[in-house]
Amino acid sequence: MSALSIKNLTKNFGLAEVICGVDLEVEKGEVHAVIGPNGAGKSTFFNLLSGAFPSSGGEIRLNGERIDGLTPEKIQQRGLSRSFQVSNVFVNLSVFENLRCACFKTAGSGYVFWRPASKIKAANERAEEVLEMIGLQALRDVPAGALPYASQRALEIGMTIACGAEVVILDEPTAGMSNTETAQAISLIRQVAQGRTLMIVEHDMGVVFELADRISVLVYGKIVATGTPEEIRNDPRVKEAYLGEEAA
Ligand SMILES: Nc1ncnc2c1ncn2[C@@H]1O[C@H](COP(=O)(O)OP(=O)(O)OP(=O)(O)O)[C@@H](O)[C@H]1O
Repeated sequence: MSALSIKNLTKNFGLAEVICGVDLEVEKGEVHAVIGPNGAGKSTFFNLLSGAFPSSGGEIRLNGERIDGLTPEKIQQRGLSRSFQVSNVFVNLSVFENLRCACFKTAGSGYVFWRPASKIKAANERAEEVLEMIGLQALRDVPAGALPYASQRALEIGMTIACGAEVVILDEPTAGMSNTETAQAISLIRQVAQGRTLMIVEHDMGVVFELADRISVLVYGKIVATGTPEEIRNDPRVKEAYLGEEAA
């Protein structure tokens, strides 16, 4: 069974159809990148998957269960978690506190005042694990707002996986990074991909071709090709989409 199964998905903004009947099967355990020219609908597509936008038609299944129509919180509880292009951390909380907050979302515990001690212990332990994974132990007590940009993005990735999601969506995880920071982010994403299904939107083709098992190309709200990096590199429709963009 696919991790994500998307059938005839559409999204209209008024009269404009921005996602036009997308069909896609994302296999369990793969890193699946979505690429496409500016304005192709990539962010909108991810917003539909995470429930940030309601779809206009079609269906989205996570491990076989319909998730379209659910709230982002419910979708996260079902095991799909999404990071954001724009920073999504609590700037006044420390790195560790941010991770702990994200851990409390596990199993739908949400933000409540009273919690059983066992849940607090489990969240602390999970936050420690994630802190180590994202390599921010030395910055553990620093307010997230005071972190360097690349560390903030690493924290965001940490928060995305802290809740225990099996399917993780990353939106432009290396945007605005230097070459060294990008290399570190790639290595973190590889680690995050272990035992999970990952979808990424990324403009940096170097990152896409290095990380992705398969790539889908979205053009004007339609997937024009899905395949391995090699297949996509040689696909005439893809060349046309990008050459068309350059010529414009
Ligand atoms: N909330 C909205 N209301 C109306 N139109 C929208 C809205 N969000 C996106 N659009 C339109 O949908 C189209 C696709 O936008 P989207 O941001 O999904 O593309 P994208 O592929 O992510 O672009 P980029 O690569 O530049 O981030 C654009 O024409 C955009 O103007």
